[in-house]
Amino acid sequence: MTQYGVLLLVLIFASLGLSAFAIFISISRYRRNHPRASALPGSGEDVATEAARKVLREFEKNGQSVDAALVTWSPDTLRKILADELPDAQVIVVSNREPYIHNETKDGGVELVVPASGLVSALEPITRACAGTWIAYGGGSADQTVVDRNDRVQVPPGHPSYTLRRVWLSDEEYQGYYLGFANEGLWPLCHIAFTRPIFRESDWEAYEAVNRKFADTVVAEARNERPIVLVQDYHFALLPRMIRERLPEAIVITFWHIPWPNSEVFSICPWRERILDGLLGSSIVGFHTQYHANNFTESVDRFMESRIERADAAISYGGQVTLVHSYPISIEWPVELLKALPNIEECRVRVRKRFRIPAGAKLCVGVERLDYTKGILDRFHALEELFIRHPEMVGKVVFLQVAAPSRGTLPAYKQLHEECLRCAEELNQRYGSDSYQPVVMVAEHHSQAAVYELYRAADICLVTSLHDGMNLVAKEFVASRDDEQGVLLLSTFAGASRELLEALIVNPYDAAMMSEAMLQALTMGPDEQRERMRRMREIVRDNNVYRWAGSMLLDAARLRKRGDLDRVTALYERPNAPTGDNVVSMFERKQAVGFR
Ligand SMILES: O=P(O)(O)OC[C@H]1O[C@H](O[C@H]2O[C@H](CO)[C@@H](O)[C@H](O)[C@H]2O)[C@H](O)[C@@H](O)[C@@H]1O
Ligand SMILES: O=c1ccn([C@@H]2O[C@H](COP(=O)(O)OP(=O)(O)O)[C@@H](O)[C@H]2O)c(=O)[nH]1
Repeated sequence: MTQYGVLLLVLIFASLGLSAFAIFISISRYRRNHPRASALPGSGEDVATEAARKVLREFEKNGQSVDAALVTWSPDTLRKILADELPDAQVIVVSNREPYIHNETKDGGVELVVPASGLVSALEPITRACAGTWIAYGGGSADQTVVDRNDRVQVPPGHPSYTLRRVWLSDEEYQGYYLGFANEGLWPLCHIAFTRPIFRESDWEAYEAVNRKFADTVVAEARNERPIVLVQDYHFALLPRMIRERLPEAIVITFWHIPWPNSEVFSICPWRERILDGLLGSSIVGFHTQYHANNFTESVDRFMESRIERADAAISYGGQVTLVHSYPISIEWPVELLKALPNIEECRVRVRKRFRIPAGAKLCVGVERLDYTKGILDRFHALEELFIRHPEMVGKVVFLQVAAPSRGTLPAYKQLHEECLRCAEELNQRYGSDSYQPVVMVAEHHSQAAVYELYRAADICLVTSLHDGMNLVAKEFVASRDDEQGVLLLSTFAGASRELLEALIVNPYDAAMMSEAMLQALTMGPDEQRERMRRMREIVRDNNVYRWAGSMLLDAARLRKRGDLDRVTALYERPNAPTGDNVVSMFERKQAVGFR
């Protein structure tokens, strides 16, 4: 072979090698950017039902790629899953908090308030997409005046797309069930934020009575024997069992929005077995993280006579199977909301003017309910630590804390409010001047548009919960930043930290660490901000709230079909079945119940 021949061979091999390397890099990058492109949401490949594949094929038919379908879970995806996999099923959502509150105004009119609640932010678009019925406590001062004679009102106002069915509670019921058992007992128990849980017999009785009242309402609203009931949160641990007893064919999907503690902590609750028994009336019990799902399973294992199939994430108890899974909740990608807001620069100018932020000072924001689990005081301590360790930062940062009033009649919340005001005042006295206030505390409810304007004006968003199921503020901040700028400081104890890995992850109990993270955020260059923000935006956009709900519905459809199949099989295989019946093949039986 000539010299040129050898050279040619070397060149061919080199280019083949380079191509292989390039393909390898592209695949790795694709996998990194599309972590679940090959699997369906929820419980991984095992829920890759034919149903889901069909939904995806439909997207392909419409000219969209499978990849686009996976990242574009939308209202249409939900409607399709319902139509194809759970036909004729009525969706009923049950929560304590209602999505729209009607209040009387001073001049005798009625104003509409969307409450500060991650549960509402997440469930509202889902109920709209499913055209369902939402049953909730009617706590607004004008709530009774706008309902029809069946206590129903069509919402959202102006674009009615679902029914809000209000349930009325007496002051005693509200005090015992909501303020007492739910918020003085279960809330601190599950969050382990070092506020002692209080368990009173009278609160438990009210809790049970109110759960029964909601069960009556679910039964009254159900159009047939087989609704899909989406039970929300720790206010209704007994409700799934109560529904199961009266509507045995219902699909009951219970979502626990807050953490579930380990079994030792859970054992503090005097009614622990009743709570577990109640929840195990569900077809599915969902949590934000696998860790909380595992804690729940361990609690069942310790306190209940049950069989646990860990590989299938299934618990058999009292002749019924309950799936226990993690389904990380999310938000609707805010396309419409952002269209209605000014651009980033204008938001910055408006917010800085409104709160008199001096030029040259960076703006940190915190947005939440005034709740002791959110770590608001810990933020103040971290700011002070920053000023002590880096005195040159005094004058260069303002911290704006929006804290919507919440559960304000409870002593723990009143005390927190006073402490926050005192702490903010002390910091302002110590480090402020006539032209500079390092802390601005606004203890008022803000609308979603106002909240998003703040996110868009911020240089840094602080989410420093001591413990939080998910925390949607973190996801909303990321979604609001179409300029790909801004830094998120995120507590490792918020469920969101499992997904938003490019945030600066902090331990809110460690003031020194938090102050250094604040410094890092305050001095981070635009390129690094963009790189981190871009990745977090992909995650939130791809794992939107329709994916959360769609995953649960697909799992529910699978369960229903399996249940139906068991029933059909039992029918065919009963000992005295007519000759010939039991030769019907499994294939035909599956077809009969809709398995494809
Ligand atoms: O209804 P409130 O008593 O005023 O409280 C508001 C909501 O707080 C809790 O939200 C939780 O759900 C969010 C969405 O899943 C999650 O991101 C957050 O971590 C949780 O704290 C509560 O669980 C809801 O029931 C309340 O409506
Ligand atoms: O004044 C406020 C403060 C908060 N929020 C909203 O309340 C929700 C809080 O949800 P998150 O999951 O962070 O916590 P939760 O309050 O549910 O525990 C988010 O959608 C915020 O945008 C609001 O609408 N107005």
